[in-house]
Order: sequence, then structure tokens, then C-alpha cells
Amino acid sequence: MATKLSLPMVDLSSPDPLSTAYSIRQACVDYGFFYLVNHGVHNKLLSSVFQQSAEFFALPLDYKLSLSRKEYRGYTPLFSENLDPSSHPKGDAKESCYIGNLEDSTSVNLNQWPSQGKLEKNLLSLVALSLNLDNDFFEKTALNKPDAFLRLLHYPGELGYEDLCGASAHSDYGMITLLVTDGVPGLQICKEKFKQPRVWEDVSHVEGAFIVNIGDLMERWTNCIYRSTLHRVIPTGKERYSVAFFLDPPSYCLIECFESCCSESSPPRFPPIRSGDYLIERFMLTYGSEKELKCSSN
Ligand SMILES: O=C(O)CCC(=O)C(=O)O
Ligand SMILES: [Fe+2]
Repeated sequence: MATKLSLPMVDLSSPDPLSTAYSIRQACVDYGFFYLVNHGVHNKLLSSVFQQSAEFFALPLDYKLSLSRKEYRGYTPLFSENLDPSSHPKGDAKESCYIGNLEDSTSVNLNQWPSQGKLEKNLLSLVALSLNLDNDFFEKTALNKPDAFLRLLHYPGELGYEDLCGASAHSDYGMITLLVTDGVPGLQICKEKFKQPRVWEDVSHVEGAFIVNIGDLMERWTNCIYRSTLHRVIPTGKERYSVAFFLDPPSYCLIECFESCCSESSPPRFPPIRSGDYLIERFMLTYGSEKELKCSSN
């Protein structure tokens, strides 16, 4: 049985930015995951996002398929994604809907969350502070024209495949992810991704908190000082909803190790790479091919 894990807690309302930045640093070094509380997004708004999400996924499949994913936006049906191609060949037991960029999200009225920009700006300025960077570093490089996606996720529960994950083992690809779930368990993390056998720990639900995690591009920027931790959603037999907000640097942004994160004895582990090139490579592994990636409906 997996052990139950309480992640570190970061309080965004704390009056001392330095101590908040320090707790973010500690959490990103130790876990690559933390709970974010007092984030300023009202419970009422979150409930209405879950309500709309449930209404969307309850629509007839034909209708949802007419909104199939194109250029990273729209509907992806059950089993069309496989986050860990070495796991079950059938794919992941979830359906999802991507809502694209902050500036022009039109079809679903979710653009208050958290796209007004305050939350991610605030959080990323603390992350910058935690890395000894100017506190507007991410605002200038990555939030200037970010690739931000809201993704509604629905795990249907019992499907008759016992060993099929809702989301198989993966790390997130981008900079940072904010996640909110309906409280149904299933999310697990594996802190040591290179150790075998993998040890999985259940992430406890904290009502009203966001779960924040570091993605691969932040891991590359920080030379693995901040971890992009492996995680998955295992089946529990229960239906589950979650909403993830992925924040990625713009595609032209060159991701190379921060000076403060390397030294002679600890040289950069990764060559510089453009954000867009890295993300395309990862998405291709998840979805199979570039054609499928660009236009899943035809
Ligand atoms: O639904 C969840 O709890 C996690 C989803 C996730 O990890 C992802 O979409 O990248
Ligand atoms: Fe993820």
C-alpha cells in the first residue's frame, strides 16, 4: 500500500516574501510539489468551474468529438493520450478538454481563473526570489507571452480495466502547474524517478488548496535543483474530476541553466533548448505523432 503524504504548505498571504520564497525553495528541492493556500481564488469560482466541467463531460460523445483537439485546444477522448507509453498500451483512462491561451480563451467562460494574472505573477515572482533571480525574471521572460492552458480532466471511474491508470506516470513538461481536484483520491508522486522499484506515495487532499508542481523546463533551468517529480493518477473505482493550469514559457524562450544553479563542480546537465522544441518533442511522445498532435480530428 502507498504511504499517505502531506506535501509542504505555502501560504501566499504571508506578509514576509522572503520566508515564503524560502518555503517554496525547500518544497521544490525536496518534493517538486507543494500545497498553495490563501491563493486568492474563491471557492465559489472553483465550484462553478467543476460544475461546468461536469456539464461539459456529460454531453453526448458525438458532440464532444465535434470539439476535438486542434492546436492544443479542445476535447481529447478516453484512451487517446498515453503519458507513459511503456505502461498499458491502451492509453490513459481519462477524457479532457484543453482551454487555450489566456488572451483569447473564448468558448468556455473560465477566463477569470486564474487568468487575471495576479496569482501566477505573484507565485512566479516568489519562485524567482527563491532562486536569487530578480523578482520580475519570469514576468519578463516567460509571462510576457506565456503558453498557458487550462485543462479540464475527467476520470470516469470503473471501466473494467483494473490496471489502467487515469494518468500514467509522467512529469509535467513546462514551467509550473497548478492543480485543483474534487478531493477524490488517486494522485500519487514518486520522489526518486531514477530509482527502481518506484515508490509511490498518495497525495492527501487539502480542501481549498492548489497543488503546485514544478515541470521539466523549470528542472532544466535549475539544473535539477528543483525537481520535476513523477506523478500519476491511479484508478480507485471512483469517478474523479480535476482542473490543471499549465504555465509554460513562450516557445521562443531559450531554457538554459541559471548561473546560480551551476558551478565548476556541478556543470549544466542539459544543453540549452527552446521551450517550444522541448514541448513538441514531449507532446509527440504522448500523442503518437506530429499530425495527431496538430489536429486530432482529421
Ligand atoms: O488529475 C490529476 O490529479 C493530475 C493530472 C496531471 O497530472 C496532468 O494532467 O498532468
Ligand atoms: Fe501532470
